[in-house]
Amino acid sequence: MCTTKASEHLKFETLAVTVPKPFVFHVELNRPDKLNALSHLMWIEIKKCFEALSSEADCRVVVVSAAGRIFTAGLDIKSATNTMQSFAEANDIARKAKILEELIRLYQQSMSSLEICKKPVLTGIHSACIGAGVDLITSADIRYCTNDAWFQVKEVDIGMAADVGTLQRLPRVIGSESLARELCFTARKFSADEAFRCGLVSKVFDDKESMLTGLLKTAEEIASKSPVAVQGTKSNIIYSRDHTVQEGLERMIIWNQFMMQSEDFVTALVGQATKDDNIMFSKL
Ligand SMILES: CC/C=C\C=C\CC(=O)SCCNC(=O)CCNC(=O)[C@H](O)C(C)(C)COP(=O)(O)OP(=O)(O)OC[C@H]1O[C@@H](n2cnc3c(N)ncnc32)[C@H](O)[C@@H]1OP(=O)(O)O
Repeated sequence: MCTTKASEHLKFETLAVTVPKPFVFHVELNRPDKLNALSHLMWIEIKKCFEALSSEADCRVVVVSAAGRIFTAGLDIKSATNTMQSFAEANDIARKAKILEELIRLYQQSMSSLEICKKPVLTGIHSACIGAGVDLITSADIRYCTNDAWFQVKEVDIGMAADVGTLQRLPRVIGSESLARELCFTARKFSADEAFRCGLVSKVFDDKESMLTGLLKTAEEIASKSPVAVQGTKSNIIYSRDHTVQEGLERMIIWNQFMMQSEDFVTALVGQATKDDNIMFSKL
């Protein structure tokens, strides 16, 4: 694979960003010695990374995977203890609450940055995906995993209600309130097979290598399409999830009043009519 390094503004301590294919960016969770547990810096860097990729014209699709033996062990418990130092030092409930409010908001923004990113985000999960890992992947557009993957909405086991996305997104992603609530109340581990059957992941691979190949194949296919069409599709799928059918339809009219005037519409239409597989689209 001919991978190139991403530019300077996409250099991070906890993430490795590369460009394995034209218009395809690969973000790797990169704290393998800490089992990719999310430290305070990692929460911040995830937000910065996806905000940057959202407006990066050379990026049309993002693939997320993880280095090392597991996808992620969730919240870095040691780092969280240090981050909570100022909380421990505040001696008033209002001051303590303000510290927690700002922290939770920042961590929510970090997880939501995958969903807010204009480009489709594809995730590949191998081995364990625990706690905050489920928040992260449910904010993505497409999820694949290896057959040794397992998942756990672990938060109740550490005495808290999940607060950065899982409770809001998991029921919608799997389409079963009953199963989502069971997984969230019990914190039981569930397998790749169950994740596939309930729709949390859409493909299961024998190993990490074949999963990455599969992710890149899908990413390349998406990257070959009109970025106007793909980004418009992502924006409107998410809008429609959170609104009535009629509100979604009304937004589509406004959206396509403008976007069907784009050069991409004519280029794609002519490409389809002439069976030309090599049509190119300008950067967006
Ligand atoms: C505002 C709040 C926002 C978000 C909140 C999110 C909540 C969560 O994410 S809840 C989930 C928290 N995570 C966990 O409870 C996982 C704990 N870890 C494990 O269960 C296991 O380590 C394992 C991931 C299943 C892997 O097991 P194993 O292969 O046996 O390795 P270990 O020997 O247990 O661990 C190796 C090494 O990693 C350290 N480590 C593991 N998990 C974490 C973690 N979450 N945070 C920090 N460090 C972690 C572990 O301590 C070991 O370190 P050594 O220095 O080698 O001892």
